[in-house]
Amino acid sequence: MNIALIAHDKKKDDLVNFAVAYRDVFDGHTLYATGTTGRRIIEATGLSIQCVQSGPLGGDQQLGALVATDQLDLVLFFRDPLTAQPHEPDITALIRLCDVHHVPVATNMGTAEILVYGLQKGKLLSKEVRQGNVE
Ligand SMILES: O=C(CO)COP(=O)(O)O
Repeated sequence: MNIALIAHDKKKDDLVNFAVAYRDVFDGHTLYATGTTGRRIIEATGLSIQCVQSGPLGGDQQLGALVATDQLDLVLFFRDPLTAQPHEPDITALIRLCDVHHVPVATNMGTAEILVYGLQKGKLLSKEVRQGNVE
């Protein structure tokens, strides 16, 4: 699966710790991240991550483009709901695209953990369901 990891500044420690805790799960997947988040996670885990731009410089939009072109299967986005972000429209757009394309998106650690448990369970059927390929 192709997974995106993103965290706002005040949530970066949480996502880094989460990535350390679930390192073995993430290791089996192709990882993308916004710039600063990705570099922090690489430093802490040694995982291989393709980093796009930092969020305020267009990283959310780059990940949104991957969602729109069916190149992301899961988005874990630890958002900070208590701090105004200069690129709020980009954040909204990314989450909207996840909904448009039925891509699972977690916006906090609690949901992210449930999705990671889902990942460990194996193949998700939602793509097949949408294509009418489930009996
Ligand atoms: O701002 C972000 C997401 O909206 C995250 O960007 P960074 O990982 O570069 O801090």
